Amino acid sequence: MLTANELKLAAARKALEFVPDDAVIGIGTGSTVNLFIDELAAIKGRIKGVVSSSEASTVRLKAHHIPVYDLNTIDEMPIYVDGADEVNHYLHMIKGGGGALTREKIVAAAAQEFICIADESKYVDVLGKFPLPIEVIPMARSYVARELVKLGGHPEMRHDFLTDNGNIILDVHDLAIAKPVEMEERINQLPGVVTCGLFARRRADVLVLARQGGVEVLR
Ligand SMILES: O=C[C@H](O)[C@H](O)[C@H](O)COP(=O)(O)O
Repeated sequence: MLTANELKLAAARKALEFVPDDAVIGIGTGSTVNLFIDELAAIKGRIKGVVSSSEASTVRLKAHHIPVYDLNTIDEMPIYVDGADEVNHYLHMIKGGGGALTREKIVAAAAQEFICIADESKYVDVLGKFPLPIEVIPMARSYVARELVKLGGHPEMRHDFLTDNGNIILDVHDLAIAKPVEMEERINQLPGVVTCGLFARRRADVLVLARQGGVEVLR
């Protein structure tokens, strides 16, 4: 029986097969991505460098002497590799457990292909058991929280936490996310919301899913 960490590592290793030569690739944030960064270090001579989605990933990339580029200097990014907190069968995701959702969404949007790496515990029928993270401008906290209650959720402020952009996170419990694209658009329209952790409009293109029986590649 493989541990969760061993499954994450298996997904990270498999994802190396998607890394093109001589390219700048996008990199997400989190424990699965950390393993991917460590694996990437072994083949860093093959790539030009990386656009990072968080200060935490940047620190790890720099520790491996992998060149980190500013997104504004990059015209083309063939792939973006990131984990997820939940991913459904349509490859819609909940992300932001580590609070990096906004920069992740920006870097993912600039990439041609989103490669999601995950262990089987993340693969769900319906999104929403994992509380949905929402990045909010601090002065809008109460207003946005009241609107989220109207949508049927129970928002909870993430204590002692600010995002890399200096904003707060509301984690929304008990949201029934039957229609992820509509829910993403609805929440993102609320004034004060920077973005929500639903990645449905820009879903994953490929899911590298590590299961006890082996690693599957789903599209
Ligand atoms: O903000 C964090 C990111 O969205 C992560 O991709 C997500 O939380 C998954 O992280 P992990 O690989 O640690 O489960």
